[in-house]
Amino acid sequence: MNMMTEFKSFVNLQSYPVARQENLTRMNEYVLNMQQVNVDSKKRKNILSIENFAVRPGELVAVLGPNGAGKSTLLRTINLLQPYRGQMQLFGQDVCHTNKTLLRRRSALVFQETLLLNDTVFNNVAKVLEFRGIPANKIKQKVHTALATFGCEHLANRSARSLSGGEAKRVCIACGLVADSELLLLDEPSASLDVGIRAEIIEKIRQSAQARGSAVILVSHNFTDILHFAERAIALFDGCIVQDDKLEMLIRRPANEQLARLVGMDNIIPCRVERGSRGYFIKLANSIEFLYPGEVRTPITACCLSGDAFYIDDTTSSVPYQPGMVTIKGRVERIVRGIGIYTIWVKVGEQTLIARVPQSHISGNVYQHEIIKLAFHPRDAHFI
Ligand SMILES: Nc1ncnc2c1ncn2[C@@H]1O[C@H](COP(=O)(O)OP(=O)(O)OP(=O)(O)O)[C@@H](O)[C@H]1O
Repeated sequence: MNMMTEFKSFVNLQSYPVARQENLTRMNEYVLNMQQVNVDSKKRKNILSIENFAVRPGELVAVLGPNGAGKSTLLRTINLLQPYRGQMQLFGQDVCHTNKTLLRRRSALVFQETLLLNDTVFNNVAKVLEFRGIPANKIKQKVHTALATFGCEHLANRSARSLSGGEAKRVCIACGLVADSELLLLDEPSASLDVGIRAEIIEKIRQSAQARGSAVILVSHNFTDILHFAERAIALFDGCIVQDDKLEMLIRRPANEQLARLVGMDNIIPCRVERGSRGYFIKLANSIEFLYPGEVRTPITACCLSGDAFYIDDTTSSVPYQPGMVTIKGRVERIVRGIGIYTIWVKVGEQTLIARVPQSHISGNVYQHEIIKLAFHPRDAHFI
């Protein structure tokens, strides 16, 4: 694709006037509905293999996955830039039987790479609106508002080619959001932005989308972005959705070990399970055993424990002992005293466990090389 073709894809456009919104998405309809969608390349089958993925108007959905999982391919497919097999409806209409240009004009894709024309920053953003047939007298105001929102109004008269990576990225985000699209597809929007400004830009995207009722699908490797942005997340591995749930569930109850690592699960402890008369008996690799009163899907290979599942078990602890708690003895390897939270690395047998304990739960002090007891409740364990 040459630069202009990519730019046109970017803003989803052609020089059409804005269509009457006869097909306005009703509140309970999906803006996107994919069923059995597959993408192949010449060399590889099933780069993408989506059984079912639907997004409602105004939903903020994050896409997580390792490099090469198919995240960008998913966004390109939704933006109708990628040939696919299967069924897809956009804004309640079957893509196969609808004018694709009209459908694509209702969404916007901000690419991972910064794609700008060799023109001024103002003209780059204005073109998005011109291509959509927005009246000229409204364009100036809208462009300035979009540039100001993303902190780049002072760049309006600069050549897009002269921008730094971070400045260009912010202009691309302004281009993506200027047209008030019903569906925003954002591929790594915070990449190349200063750490200090990332959260602010992500929050502005969220606020803009919510003010307009736009649905957003956000791809990001930055987990902080995702935490601040989305309520729902999907995890993509090898082109397949392995989990589609509330973000908190992906973090607390990841579907597999790779995802547990991706979401930063503190402790992934190899384990095996044996069924006894009173329930499931969990045997962790470091010879800790406990009874799990609930259902455990077998086979399982690991027990996930978030660092905040642990308590420090000592007589002076402000956290009362609860029946059924499991206690583990270990030696403190390292402590990081953060703001309000202590992160403590505790060596237990061959395993090092990470506990994140509120400072207020520690009445005395915890020292390196000290033997301490960690306690957790089995209900906070997750098995994969
Ligand atoms: N046109 C193509 N031809 C062949 N392989 C492709 C093509 N496009 C993508 N792929 C392959 O498909 C897989 C998914 O690529 P994609 O860019 O969607 O991954 P991603 O999850 O966005 O990765 P990243 O996190 O690294 O950006 C990769 O293995 C990639 O090499």
